Amino acid sequence: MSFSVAVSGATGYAGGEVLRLLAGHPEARIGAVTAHSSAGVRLGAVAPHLHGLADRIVEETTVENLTGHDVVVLALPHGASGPVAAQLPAETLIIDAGADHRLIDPAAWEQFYGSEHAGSWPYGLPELPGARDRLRGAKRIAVPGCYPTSSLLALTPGFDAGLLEPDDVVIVAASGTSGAGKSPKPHLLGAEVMGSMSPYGVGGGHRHTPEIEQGLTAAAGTPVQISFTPTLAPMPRGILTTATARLADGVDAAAVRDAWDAYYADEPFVHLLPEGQWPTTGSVIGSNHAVLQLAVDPHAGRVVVCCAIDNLTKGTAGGAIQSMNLALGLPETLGLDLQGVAP
Ligand SMILES: NC(=O)C1=CN([C@@H]2O[C@H](COP(=O)(O)OP(=O)(O)OC[C@H]3O[C@@H](n4cnc5c(N)ncnc54)[C@H](OP(=O)(O)O)[C@@H]3O)[C@@H](O)[C@H]2O)C=CC1
Ligand SMILES: CC(=O)N[C@@H](CCC(=O)OP(=O)(O)O)C(=O)O
Repeated sequence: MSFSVAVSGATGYAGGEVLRLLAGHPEARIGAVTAHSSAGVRLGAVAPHLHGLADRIVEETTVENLTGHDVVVLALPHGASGPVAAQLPAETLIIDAGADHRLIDPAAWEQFYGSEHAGSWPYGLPELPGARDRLRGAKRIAVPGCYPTSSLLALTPGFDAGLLEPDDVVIVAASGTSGAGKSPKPHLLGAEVMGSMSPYGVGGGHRHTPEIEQGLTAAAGTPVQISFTPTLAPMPRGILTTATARLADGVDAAAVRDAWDAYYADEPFVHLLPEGQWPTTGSVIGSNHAVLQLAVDPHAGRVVVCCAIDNLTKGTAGGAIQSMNLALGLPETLGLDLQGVAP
């Protein structure tokens, strides 16, 4: 079953990673590659790692250029994908890597993004409870943010099993700088990030807070409140998330390990490591895998879960392809059978 895919935002970090994965997907034919300020340039000039696509000319992002494909992937800045998606044909599978269609609650969208809500689509994290049923055959998919991907993978098994208290959840995550996209910003200069780490969005202001709460609340069946702090780490890719939550009364370490073990037992891309081995971002770079480890801290009465992903792969493009496969009725792992890159 061969199908055509247009990628919009093709010159960005997320769009580039989508193209890298699509180039290795046995059934995908890459159609239009579109962007904005770099329209007219050779793709090889802005994404020199995409050798087979180097002579493609980047087109402007217009409805005309994106129409006529089976699948359109939008990897555009927040607020840009909603208007484009609204004009594409209903039968096209649209996969939005941006935030526009992730939040169900319009008030949360307006509070954190400050614009009009574009509506919500099925959420492209197949490992969440019931998600595969919503993604199979879907025509619209909202790809999660990279921090929500790692945070939800870390804590969902515990909330799904009713083992965690919903009102005392703390998440701190370190991200590589590609998470911020490729447009130049002073705090992303080499001189600022090399050899230095910094927090940002501290105090509940990061726009991924409502997205993480939305996913955990659905898993718990009761409102979950989190405190989320992102930090910027001196590496190009990768996220290491540390999530902690208070255990419900009577929950012991064995019950916790059993719940996470059982939840991920059949997952092709999510791995609870053997006890004593802790996740590293280095082990998942370039792959769609997520690795987890946990410990129960009896002194604090909490579980501590660490999760490592590649923000551009499982955190964006890999998750997008995994969801696309489900939507198209293909094997979920098709084109994603990639090992990490080491060292
Ligand atoms: N980076 C990451 O780790 C993750 C990113 N995402 C999401 O993916 C999306 C893209 O992010 P990222 O790749 O990092 O960003 P980049 O800044 O690296 O890339 C943005 C892309 O969008 C294009 N673009 C910018 N403005 C417009 C416009 N008005 N119309 C059409 N195209 C436009 C740019 O083209 P040009 O350069 O030609 O102007 C470029 O191709 C965002 O919504 C982001 O939230 C999601 C999860 C993780
Ligand atoms: C390091 C860094 O700046 N990261 C980005 C998150 C990137 C991402 O996954 O989120 P969206 O898809 O929601 O943009 C940030 O904190 O805004």
